[in-house]
Amino acid sequence: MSVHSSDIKRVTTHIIQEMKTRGEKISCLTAYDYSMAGIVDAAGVELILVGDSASNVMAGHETTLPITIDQMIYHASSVVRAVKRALVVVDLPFGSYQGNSGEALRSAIRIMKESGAHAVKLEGGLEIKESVVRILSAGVPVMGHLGLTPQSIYKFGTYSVRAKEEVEAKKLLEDAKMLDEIGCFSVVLEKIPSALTKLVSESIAIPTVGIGAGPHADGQILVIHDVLGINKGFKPRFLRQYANLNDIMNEAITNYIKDVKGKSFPNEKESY
Ligand SMILES: Nc1nc(=O)c2c([nH]1)NC[C@@H]1CN(c3ccc(C(=O)N[C@@H](CCC(=O)O)C(=O)O)cc3)CN21
Ligand SMILES: CC(C)C(=O)C(=O)O
Ligand SMILES: [Mg+2]
Repeated sequence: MSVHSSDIKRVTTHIIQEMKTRGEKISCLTAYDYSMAGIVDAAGVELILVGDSASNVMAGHETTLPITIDQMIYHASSVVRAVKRALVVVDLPFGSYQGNSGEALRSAIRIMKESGAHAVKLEGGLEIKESVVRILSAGVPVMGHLGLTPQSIYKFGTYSVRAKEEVEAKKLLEDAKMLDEIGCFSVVLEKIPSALTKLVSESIAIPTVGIGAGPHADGQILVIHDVLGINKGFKPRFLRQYANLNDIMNEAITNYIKDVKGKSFPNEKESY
């Protein structure tokens, strides 16, 4: 009998890693609230990320920088209450770990203790090695994040493809190897050339999870609101939109307004 991830009651970091060994791709999506997380979990993704993209998607900020650790805990605890099966990973927000490894550990512990999530994600390589080591020492699973790291957008100025040049590609590969060696359970690769994703994925034991990183990553992740077509503005070429909920929601709300104005809602059956 072959083992498939759909047979599993609760996804662990161990199972995520084992999927790479078995060659089963890891499906991941974001969620930021109870209602959406319940839907995403019931559909059967292995991993749900409470991303700091909540800063864009939920709060309307231009970047991920403004979201606070308290706001991340609010989103994460809501997601955790809905999720029965998926592994729940939470982004450490900008400013909650870059100062020093003590600050990083305190932030990770707050997120784990106050949200009930299963793991944290941090952006960066060698620069944050000490912090990652310290969080791992506390028994908290860590997911890395390399390539396009939106928390350092002002260092780069654009959301263009990363690591196209030899020097950056070499650093990214070294960072990925380092994250593997120190004990991260997986690593996100964002917006990098497909060939580099292939090289990195073949060079490390832990699974890579790609977004705009091509087909060779061991798993894929997208922002749920992008996948469902809820926010119309964001359409980078790596995005495949699986529904047009914006139009469906607009039609439903338009019909509701029409019924209220036309006095057909509520009718007798809908009244007491
Ligand atoms: N809704 C949403 N989806 C995401 O995937 C996402 C967020 N928000 N917020 C945080 C980060 C930021 N991410 C981004 C942001 C922009 C591009 C991007 O490709 N932008 C332009 C190209 C910019 C350029 O080339 O200079 C595009 O083509 O849309 C990709 C990932 C991914 N994350
Ligand atoms: C896009 C994913 C990887 C992320 O970090 C986020 O949603 O914040
Ligand atoms: Mg993020």
